[in-house]
Formats: sequence, C-alpha cells, structure tokens
Amino acid sequence: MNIMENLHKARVAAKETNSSVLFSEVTKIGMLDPLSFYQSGNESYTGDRFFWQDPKKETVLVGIGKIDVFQSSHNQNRYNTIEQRWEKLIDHACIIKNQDVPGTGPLLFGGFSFDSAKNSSLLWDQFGDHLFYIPKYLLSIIDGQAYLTINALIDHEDDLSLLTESDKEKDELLEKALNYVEQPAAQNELLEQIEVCPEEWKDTVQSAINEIRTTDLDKIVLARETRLRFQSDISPAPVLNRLAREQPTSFIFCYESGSDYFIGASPEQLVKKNGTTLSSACLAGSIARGKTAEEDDLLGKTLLHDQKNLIEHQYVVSMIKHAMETICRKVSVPDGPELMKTKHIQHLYTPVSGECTEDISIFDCVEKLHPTPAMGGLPKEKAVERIRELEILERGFYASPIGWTDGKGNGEFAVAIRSALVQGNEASLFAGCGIVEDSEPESEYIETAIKFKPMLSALGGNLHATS
Ligand SMILES: C=C(O[C@H]1C=CC=C(C(=O)O)[C@@H]1O)C(=O)O
Ligand SMILES: [Mg+2]
Repeated sequence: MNIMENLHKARVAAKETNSSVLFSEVTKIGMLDPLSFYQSGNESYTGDRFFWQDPKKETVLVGIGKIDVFQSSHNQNRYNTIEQRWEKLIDHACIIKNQDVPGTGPLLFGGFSFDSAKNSSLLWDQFGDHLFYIPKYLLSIIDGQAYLTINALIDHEDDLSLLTESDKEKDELLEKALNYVEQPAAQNELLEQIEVCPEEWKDTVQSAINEIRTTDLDKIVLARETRLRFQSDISPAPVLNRLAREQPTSFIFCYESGSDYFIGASPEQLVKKNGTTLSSACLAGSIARGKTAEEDDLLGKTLLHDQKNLIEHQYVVSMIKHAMETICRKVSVPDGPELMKTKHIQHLYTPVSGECTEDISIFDCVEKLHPTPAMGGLPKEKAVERIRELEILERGFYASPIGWTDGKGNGEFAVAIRSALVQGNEASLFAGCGIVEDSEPESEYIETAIKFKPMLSALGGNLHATS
C-alpha cells in the first residue's frame, strides 16, 4: 500500500471514529548527527523541540515540531489520564514502518512536575503539572541506526497534500542538518550568580534532622536553587554539546516549551521498559571526586563504607525493590551497592531489574516509583508533604520523571536532576540531597554545591564560587 492509500485509510478511520487519527511513517536513513538535526529546527521550531540521549547511547531522540500536546496545570489522576489518551490514539493509529524498532514511529515525549499538589508558580508556567507532546518530525538513533519519523493527526476533512508538504519540509530539515557547520559558541558573559538563601537552607536542613530524630520521618530530600544571569540569551545547542561531552555517562535531555527550556544531564534512571522487562536504579549517597587517581579511589572506598551514606542509600533500595515487587513477577537486586562516577561526583548505585506482568504500562511504573527516596524521602507521602511545606523553591520538573514512550508501550524515564530551567538570559539550577538522622547541614550544603557543577560548567557559570 502506498502512502496516499494509507493516508486515505487514516481519513476514513477518522470519519468512522469521529476523531483525529494519528498517522506515522518511519523511514530508515543514513547516519545523522543528532545535534545538527536539532539545530536544523532553529528557525521555525524554537520552543517545540526535545533532545534525549541515554547513557549507553542506545536511544538518541530528537523531536522537532509538535502535532499534539498533553498538558495540564493541575491533575489528580495524571498518569492514568495520559496513558488512556495515548492508548486511544495508538489504538486507531495508522503506522507505516518496515521494522518494529522501539523509539521509532509514534512517540510521546515529556515529563511531570515533582508534586502535583504544589501550587504552580510563574517560574514553571510553560510546563504546568505535566507536559507531553508528539513530535512532528522525530530522529531516532537506535543501536547506531538512524530513522526518521513523520507524524500527523489526520481529520476526515483534511487535505492530504498537507503531508506532501511535511515530506518536503522533512527533506529540507535533513538537508540543513547534513550541511550544518558548527560555529564556535560565542562567549556569553555571566553577569550574576545568586545562591538562593543558603543560610536559611542550612537551617531547614537542621530542623529536618531534628524532625527525623523525633518523628517517624526517616529521610527527606531537600533542594535549593542557584540563579544565573548572562549577558545574552542562552541557546540550548551549545549547552547540550557541553553536557554530552562532559557528562557522557548520563541521560542528556532538553525539553523546550515556548520561550523556556528545561535541560540537564542526569545520572539517574527511574525506569526503562522493553516489553515486560523493567529496569530501575537506586542512586543515593555521594562523595566528591578526587584530584588524583589515588585520592579518588580512597574517596570511593570511604563512600562504600560510610554508614550515613549506606543508610541514605538503603532507604532507596528498599523502596524501589518493594515498588517493583508490586508490579513484577520477579525482581533482582544485587547484595550491595557499587560506585557510579561522573565528572564531578561519585554515588552509591544499585541497579534493579524485573519482569512485569503484561497489563503494566510504563505510566504505572512511573506512578509506583516516583518519587523514590532519592528525590522525596521516607515515608513517601509524609516526605513529599514536608518538602511542599519546607522548601522555598518551586521544583517544577526538577527531580521528576522525564522521558518517552512509543506506540508499543516501550520507553524510558530518567529522574530530571543536575538540571536547569532556562528563560532567555537567565537560568535556575536545582540541586538537592538526602537528609537522614546523621546528616550535617554544612556537608549537605557542600554536596549540593558539587551537584550544581555539571550545569554550571555546561552553562559557563563560575565553579569556584560554590566549590
Ligand atoms: C537530589 C539529587 O541527587 C540525588 C541523587 C543522587 C544522590 C543523592 C544524595 O546523595 O543525596 C540524591 O538523593 C540532586 O542531584 O539534585
Ligand atoms: Mg546525599
């Protein structure tokens, strides 16, 4: 069946179902630099793009344009609402592809705010409670092979020549990407760097420690903000470039919405779903990198045996293991943590895997897992409630699930830490840390200062002021 026949079929289906039908066509293409493709949308699609790269670079996704948006400022039942809307579209979708490769074809990309019960502020007004969109053009590089998807929503009255135009535009974007010559990024002077209320933050940490010692609260993650102001607007591509270079083992993401974008390099996976195979990661407990290999090694060994950090980590392992057991037939967790090292910091890390039952969706997994005690605390509800009351910043999408799912329900979500919200020439950076009984405000403060470094470095901020 050729494309026109398929489109015709989609239009008939739209009439029958009395709703728009998702049309998706995938083509295998030659290798393309994902950042060049991202840049090819500079002129026409700023505000409507996303970038995603997993640590192993098995899945690299670039979305340009959007054909449908799932967004709300407030929603009690957000995971289920999105899942149902996506399933309904997929059920009637008209998908043309030769091979069933995860991450190609119809795809929903986006994220949630940390806490849907927190009143949303002006800072995050472009994102809301949750924001997902289906890209118009999607470049997927899956296990080293590139694919280009065109998506469209077809109504029964649509003029099908619209798609011929999209096809032409796709070729123009590809052509631009292939000929893209990277210019050296112009120097963007940092004018101001403000740490938001550091002393108050330390006081809050101290009162949280007291609360942990005297109540049933075991752990709470408290975050703080650093605000940067530059001479001129901060473009996403050079920042992505630096993140990809400096944090190659992290999830690199950028999510544009209108005039703002949310960008980061997170070392933490929330969940990956491939068929019924699930994986998740426990990442909590931190120490600095050493200046020499010996010092680094010593710091790593210290972390692996430090009681405070092991307890901080163990709360995360127990919760994730338990959450996975509610949706999986089988869950595997190694006996003890290993080290995960990134450029600026090392963490205790325990991977978790499992086989879920057929009826479980990736949104069910996200709902069960978010927020883990690496982002919220323990007990979960109490910790989230206290974060809502104690923190002066608005987390928005910071420390929240961000990622993708495809038409088969495969997908992956990372936890959006080591991240910044960029608005014109300003950026808000966020970093938090797990407070437990034996925490000390000053060392937790230093830990958050280290966690700002990946974004400070990628944006060109001043590293010395916070180290
Ligand atoms: C909340 C953050 O880090 C979490 C992830 C790894 C280690 C953490 C810690 O040791 O406190 C945090 O739980 C952040 O980077 O903003
Ligand atoms: Mg910590």
